Amino acid sequence: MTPVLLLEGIHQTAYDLLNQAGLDVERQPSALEGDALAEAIARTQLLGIRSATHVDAEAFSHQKSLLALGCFCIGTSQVDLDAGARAGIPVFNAPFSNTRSVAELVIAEAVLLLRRIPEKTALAHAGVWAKGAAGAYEARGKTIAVIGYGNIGSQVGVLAEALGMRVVYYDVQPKLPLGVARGATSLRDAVGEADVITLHVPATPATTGMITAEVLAYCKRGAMLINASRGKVVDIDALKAALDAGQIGGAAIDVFPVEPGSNSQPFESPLRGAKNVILTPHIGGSTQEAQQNIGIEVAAKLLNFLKTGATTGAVNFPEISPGAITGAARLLNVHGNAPGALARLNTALAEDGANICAQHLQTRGELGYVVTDLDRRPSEALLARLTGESGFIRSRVILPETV
Ligand SMILES: NC(=O)C1=CN([C@@H]2O[C@H](COP(=O)(O)OP(=O)(O)OC[C@H]3O[C@@H](n4cnc5c(N)ncnc54)[C@H](O)[C@@H]3O)[C@@H](O)[C@H]2O)C=CC1
Ligand SMILES: O=C(O)C(=O)COP(=O)(O)O
Repeated sequence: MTPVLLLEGIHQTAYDLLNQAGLDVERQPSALEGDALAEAIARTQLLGIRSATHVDAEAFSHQKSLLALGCFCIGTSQVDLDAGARAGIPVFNAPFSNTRSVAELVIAEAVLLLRRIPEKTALAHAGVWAKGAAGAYEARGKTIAVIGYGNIGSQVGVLAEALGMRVVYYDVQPKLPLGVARGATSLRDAVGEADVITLHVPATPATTGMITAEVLAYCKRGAMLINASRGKVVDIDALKAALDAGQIGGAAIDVFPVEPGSNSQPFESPLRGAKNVILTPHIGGSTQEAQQNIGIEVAAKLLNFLKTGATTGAVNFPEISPGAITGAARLLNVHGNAPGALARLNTALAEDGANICAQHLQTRGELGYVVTDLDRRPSEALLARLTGESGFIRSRVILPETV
């Protein structure tokens, strides 16, 4: 039975789908790192993670028969995607399943910050009655700057407009503005006119440390900052200083430069105890709806890859959707994308006596992926050749009777 390991409390829906497909599924509530991750990678064929398990090149180097990696979330910056591809391992995610959950949380936080609710609720819990309108504003008529106008950012824009907010966005790609949202030409212009700034960029070298002391200084005095993207996008010490100085009026932070790998580990942040600051434990996408859907979506992608070799939706791999097997066996082959690779594969197949019923090739960067349906099962010698010979990375056979 194919061994599957699901980490970080991946939803029951994923377990059910994989288990019903006859796979041997093990679950763990927390993230793994170091030796524990290396050992897990060495013994599984399908690995499921969320945002807290960092699968870098070193972690991939321990794999022995890992077929695919499922990120049961949107972001994939916790995985060295190139290292995965070099090892012939496709990585899948769920690009829209928790979009709405993040957008709703952000809108709620914008309203709470503008009304200074984090501060008021802390005082009320401490027995202090702080009734008053000082520093409390409606969202209607205020400007929200959306930094990163992708799936989440544009949803936030739509919801913000429904509240009567003005939406300005900044993105490095040209984007279709929804409603009456306006594109800004620079980060500085976007944040400079906003009452609320919300970050929805991926973790990349360009977004690491994007919100510096200098950027915070451009903001309107008293603006609110929301970060539900990735922790390293904001210089957290600079944010603390800007909050202390009143330059930033409040913040809602869901993601942190260093996050605990499980609920049993302590949480440290310079922002703990800061006034008018909402701190949440990376729960932007943590709703029942999102987690159920993510469980189904990513598990289905893993199963489809296992049973047919389909790499549809893979984030690091050539995409092929080959459909049902048409011959006696399907051969999946991953190779270095170089002239003559397909010819060498087909020569090896012919020398093995196999006739090709159907063949699909796709390349992406340095990687080539070929799915070939054959009129006979390839020999062990052929498989050894297609794995060991220079230029070939890995091969796998799927038989129709095992699907
Ligand atoms: N807090 C949470 O639980 C969650 C956090 N996330 C984070 O949110 C991020 C965004 O998610 P989506 O909207 O689905 O991604 P997306 O890929 O649809 O949108 C990201 C946008 O950022 C833009 N962008 C990239 N680099 C930029 C830069 N340097 N400056 C300005 N714009 C830039 C892209 O062009 C794109 O339009 C994810 O990468 C993930 O890190 C996602 C889901 C849940
Ligand atoms: O989907 C994402 O990118 C997230 O950040 C959510 O991560 P999580 O699944 O809650 O660890």
